[in-house]
Amino acid sequence: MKNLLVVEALRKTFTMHHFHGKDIVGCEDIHLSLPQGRFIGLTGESGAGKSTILKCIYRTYTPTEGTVLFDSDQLGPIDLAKATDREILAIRKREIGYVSQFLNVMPRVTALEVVTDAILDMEEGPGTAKEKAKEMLAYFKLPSLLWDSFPRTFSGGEKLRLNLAQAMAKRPKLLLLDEPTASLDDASKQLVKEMILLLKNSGTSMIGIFHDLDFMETVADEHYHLSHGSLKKIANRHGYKAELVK
Ligand SMILES: Nc1ncnc2c1ncn2[C@@H]1O[C@H](COP(=O)(O)OP(=O)(O)OP(=O)(O)O)[C@@H](O)[C@H]1O
Repeated sequence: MKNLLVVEALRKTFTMHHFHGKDIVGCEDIHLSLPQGRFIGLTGESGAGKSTILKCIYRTYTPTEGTVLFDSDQLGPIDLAKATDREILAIRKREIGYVSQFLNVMPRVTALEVVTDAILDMEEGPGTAKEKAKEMLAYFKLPSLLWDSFPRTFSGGEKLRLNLAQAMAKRPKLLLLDEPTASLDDASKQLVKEMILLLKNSGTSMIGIFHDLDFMETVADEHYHLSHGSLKKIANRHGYKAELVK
């Protein structure tokens, strides 16, 4: 099966300028490959570097070392670690989605506009985009009273549901999910699960960080565990086996 994403020898360090230039290691020696249409579940102790890996792939963080090879429709095979900001923006707009509990939207843009704009990036017409955005917000049960409000004051669960609606409405090639069920009730978790499976069936590849292992097992094809600086592939759909991925 063709790989959509191959991460090799990824390392991210943060220099603490206010602390005598000391370096903090976010993640190091990370190797993983994601075949097209597959879902990798990522677990590990707090602070092990899970979010840092996703942020390096999305290029919120610029990797310190290593390669992040992505098979882009627009730009061909490209190393996201070294891509220009312009290339990253083009890829984020059309091909890679990112979901977390934290919202990163422009001030004074309503929830409905956030999702509509995301769909417009995929070059849908304005009328269709707005209708699709409403469908997604309704799907994730964001109360319609909030659709014309500014998301800054939303609760954690509301922000997460808006992020899910925004990222999933685009049906990206690659979706990065940082705790996509944190602070959601069981009914909302079920909606997230069904949408993940729907996107997976239509070809979206995903990497998701989970603390809820039961949920993860219902959606992930492979399970990687990050511990003491190494990433281990510990399970797949056809049975558990331990394998050091290096
Ligand atoms: N922007 C940053 N500046 C400095 N240090 C950072 C930054 N981002 C992450 N780190 C550090 O990198 C390490 C890995 O953090 P990361 O958030 O990736 O862990 P995690 O496995 O996702 O943890 P959790 O499960 O608690 O969310 C931590 O020691 C963290 O303090």
